[in-house]
Amino acid sequence: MTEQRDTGADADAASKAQTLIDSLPWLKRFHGETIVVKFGGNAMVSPELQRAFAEDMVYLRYAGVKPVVVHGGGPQISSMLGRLGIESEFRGGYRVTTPETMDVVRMVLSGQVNRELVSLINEHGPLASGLSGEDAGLFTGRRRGAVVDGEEVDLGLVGDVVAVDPAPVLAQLAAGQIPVVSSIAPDGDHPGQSLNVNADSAAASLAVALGAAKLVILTDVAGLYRDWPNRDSLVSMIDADELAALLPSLESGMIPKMTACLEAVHGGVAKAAIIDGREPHSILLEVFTTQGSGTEVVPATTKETAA
Ligand SMILES: Nc1ncnc2c1ncn2[C@@H]1O[C@H](COP(=O)(O)OP(=O)(O)O)[C@@H](O)[C@H]1O
Ligand SMILES: CC(=O)N[C@@H](CCC(=O)OP(=O)(O)O)C(=O)O
Repeated sequence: MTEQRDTGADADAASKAQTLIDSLPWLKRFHGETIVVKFGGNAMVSPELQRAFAEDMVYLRYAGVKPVVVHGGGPQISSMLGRLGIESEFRGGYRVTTPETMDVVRMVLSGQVNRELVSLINEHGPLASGLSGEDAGLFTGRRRGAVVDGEEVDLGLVGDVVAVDPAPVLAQLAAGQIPVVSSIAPDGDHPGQSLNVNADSAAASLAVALGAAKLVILTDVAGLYRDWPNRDSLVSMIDADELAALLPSLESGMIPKMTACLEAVHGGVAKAAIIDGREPHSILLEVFTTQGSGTEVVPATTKETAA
């Protein structure tokens, strides 16, 4: 590789050096730690954003962090269902999943989105390996419904992760790999049946099982708005108790996302953040700067002291 040095006058040199040195406390904080990153379908629709995301995962890995990717693919699933003439229906933020829809969910998440992310990361070296929650006992699922307007609704083949065996992910991390996980789980009650798990929820379960230092969820908004869609109501930090109280008033896609953040911090993950995946490299700012970005969820007792 031919290396080029910029030897010209650089008025920004001091500020570039300052930016690098400002990241030192965060490099120390997260060195050797696991960070679970959920890459959402709406934040991954552009090839440029996917490419920037792959760079960020490689950057984290070389910075000594252990990133674990859990990806969604809702828009990609809806697009494929549309091409096949199958309608998409969401209730309470979850996709109503018939057996026919489940086949498409599995094909798109494990066969398309997972492969694309793995190959983008591997453009930087042989770093990423794909996994599905169905592989090597990683996830066990159980069917769930949803409560919409006070009524329980049947979502079909939709599940929660009720058990995680982190061994296949830990093996990849021990080998210096970046695991890339799709959110499908075998149904523990019905062998041979697969369940469609919301990717935010799968990421939270995995973060808890891995004892991750942080869960970061990338999406297509700047973070959680207390009074959606009032753009002046962005929440920069919220504790678990406040979030639990706010949860019943939330709508659509934010319900699984904020439920996932709560599950993560209740399960011992010190911080969960919702950040804007439309901003290239927003995750580097979240991990390596004091200001962070988006909305941070912290355990109930730590809001006063959280950095
Ligand atoms: N209180 C809220 N704050 C932020 N976004 C909200 C809120 N309520 C609903 N939303 C919607 O949730 C969407 C994010 O959820 P979703 O589309 O499922 O994202 P992803 O594909 O990243 O998982 C936002 O684009 C926004 O339209
Ligand atoms: C049950 C359920 O809703 N599953 C999601 C799984 C994918 C996902 O969560 O994708 P995003 O993160 O892009 O929303 C779905 O079928 O769309």
